[in-house]
Amino acid sequence: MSLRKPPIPRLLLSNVSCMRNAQQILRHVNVSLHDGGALVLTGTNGSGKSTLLRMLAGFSKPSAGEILWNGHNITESGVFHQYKLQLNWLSLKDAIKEKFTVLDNVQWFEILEGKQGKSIPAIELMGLGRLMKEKARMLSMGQRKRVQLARLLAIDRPIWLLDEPSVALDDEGTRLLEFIIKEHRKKGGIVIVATHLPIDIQDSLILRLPPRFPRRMTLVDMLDRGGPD
Ligand SMILES: Nc1ncnc2c1ncn2[C@@H]1O[C@H](COP(=O)(O)OP(=O)(O)OP(=O)(O)O)[C@@H](O)[C@H]1O
Repeated sequence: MSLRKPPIPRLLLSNVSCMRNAQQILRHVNVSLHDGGALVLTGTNGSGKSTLLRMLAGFSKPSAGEILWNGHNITESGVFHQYKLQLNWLSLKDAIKEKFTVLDNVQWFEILEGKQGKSIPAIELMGLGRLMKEKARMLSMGQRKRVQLARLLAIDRPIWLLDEPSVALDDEGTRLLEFIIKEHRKKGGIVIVATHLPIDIQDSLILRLPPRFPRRMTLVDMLDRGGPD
């Protein structure tokens, strides 16, 4: 009888912990993701969502534990060189050049990838077709977010790391975001999202990071109780 070994997870976080300034930010995080998988990170402000995403992007290293890609530790330089080519990073800093047009802002990234032909359909899908030739400085916050999402599609890398991707998006924009995540996963892509806002990502793992500090009475609590004692 031959027993087939289960496939290695594409991404594995094994007992990942993080210390910053002698403070524990993340403790023993364990997550396993296969192709087509999704992970939603939630938690209060300061609970470590962005910290975890930044470690997944290789911007910083875990203080303990490992992040494995195809079974290899991403902090090893030879591995990281290949791993970083898999990543598509979206953060609140949008890296949009004000003087460039919407099209140039997307196409530039596509050209750097040595790819072509995806920018225009991506911009149109994001509802920015009419603004294609406008300078980015004309854009609203939500439109800028849509440019970032068009970039994700144009660059077309397998692992998406999305920090608060729906901030500034209207309902239609959020539905579009959910749609492109679903389509990306259908192709085997992996999506990891840190968010405070509700987002519909089916069959995703949800990791709620614990608050880092004991909860003190907030202004809202005081108002509920009719004022401070
Ligand atoms: N380089 C650093 N040095 C020291 N502390 C840091 C560093 N980076 C982050 N922190 C601290 O780590 C904690 C987690 O920050 P992080 O940005 O990951 O939280 P978050 O869950 O993304 O929060 P938010 O919901 O507010 O975006 C915070 O208390 C922050 O001050």
